[in-house]
Amino acid sequence: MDRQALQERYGIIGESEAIKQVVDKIMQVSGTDITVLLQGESGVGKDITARAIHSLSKRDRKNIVIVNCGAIPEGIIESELFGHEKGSFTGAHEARKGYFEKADGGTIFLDEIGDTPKNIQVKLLRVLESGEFFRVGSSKMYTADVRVIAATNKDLWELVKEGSFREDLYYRLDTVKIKLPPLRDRKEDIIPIFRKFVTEFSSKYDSVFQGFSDEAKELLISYRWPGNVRELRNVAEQLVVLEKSQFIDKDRLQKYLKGRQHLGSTDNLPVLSRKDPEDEPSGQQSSTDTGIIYRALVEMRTDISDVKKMLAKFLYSTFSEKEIKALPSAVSRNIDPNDISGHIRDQMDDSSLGIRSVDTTVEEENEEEIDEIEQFFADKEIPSIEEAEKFLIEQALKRFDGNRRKASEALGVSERTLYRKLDQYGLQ
Ligand SMILES: Nc1ncnc2c1ncn2[C@@H]1O[C@H](COP(=O)(O)OP(=O)(O)OP(=O)(O)O)[C@@H](O)[C@H]1O
Repeated sequence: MDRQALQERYGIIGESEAIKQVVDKIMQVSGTDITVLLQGESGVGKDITARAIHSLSKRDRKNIVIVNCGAIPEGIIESELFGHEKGSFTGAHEARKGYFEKADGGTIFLDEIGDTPKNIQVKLLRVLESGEFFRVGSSKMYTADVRVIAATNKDLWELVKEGSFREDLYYRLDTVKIKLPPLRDRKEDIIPIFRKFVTEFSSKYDSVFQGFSDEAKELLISYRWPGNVRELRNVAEQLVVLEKSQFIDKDRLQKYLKGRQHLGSTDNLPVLSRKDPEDEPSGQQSSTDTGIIYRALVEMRTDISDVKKMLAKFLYSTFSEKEIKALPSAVSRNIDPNDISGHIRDQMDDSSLGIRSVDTTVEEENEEEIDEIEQFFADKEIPSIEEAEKFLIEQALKRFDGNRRKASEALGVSERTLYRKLDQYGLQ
């Protein structure tokens, strides 16, 4: 199969030198079992590249199992990847295969590998080297014949230097690297990809795209596309649906690009401002509208959760916990943000809190802990008691460098209970 045929078959659009190199590499590696590391920002096409490698390989009659290592809570990632035996932890009513076993004979795609906890990295290294692993709660060794494709949007070497990624695993993954540059660095791909999406969505939504002006085209090319191809796809979909039968000029296009949007502005709330009541009977929303509202809500929820995390991080790095508790009163009195810290301390000096001096330093370690705890609860709205328990035990052990006596004291359980729990959750 030549390059063009491959691109057509897997829907990989692009004429840039970068895309040509990516496609050539796909062709070189797909016939082998070599481990491949895909590197690139979110939305550049790592997922479709992994699928193309799998489909072109002799493993394509078996599964490609896609695992987002960054999205699985730390407490269950081991059992998700390697499976568990019946009774290995509370709630493990049945033995279960992990992703490696499910991918036996096929491919496993480990997305966001840089977010894998360190204790799991060593286990990944073993599977990569020998295909061997243990289910949680079992001393029996399992093997799986799996081809590994990993992906990261981070610089793994930086993570190695920071100490959060194992150097040996880095070298093991670094055999064949496929770099997918951001869209802004391969501008010649923008218009062909945009045209493909517009054609697809026009047929999906039974709409006719009326074309765009030269200025709009220039804007598409000069825009930075922080969300890369995924963002381009979303913009194309919105234009097809919301600007139905409209010629797209620069102003129309600009409304859909990030950077122009501000909280409080309503001109980018697509459905409410644009809906033509004639289109749908009795004011019902069409499935297209519902999709758009849904996406807008999801984006808003993500934004809000990002803001919350940033705020929590800022508060914990700026104020002590006691100060944070006193914050609402400062806010309700409309205190100038620059004076908040002073105001809180004044308040605490002369008031009910009865605290004279407050240590505002927060150790980096604490910050990391806060991050992890926030992440844990952000990943799962409500974790199960077992997951939360396992997570807290891991945190305590980390904090006291594996000293079980200190960890058990901090957790308020006997050392014996802690040992039992460690056994139960398969923790080392
Ligand atoms: N070169 C391309 N041609 C056509 N479509 C593409 C191209 N690159 C990416 N896409 C499409 O863009 C979207 C995002 O791509 P993909 O999911 O592969 O990105 P990713 O790098 O895996 O993102 P993430 O890191 O967030 O998982 C998908 O709909 C994909 O089909």
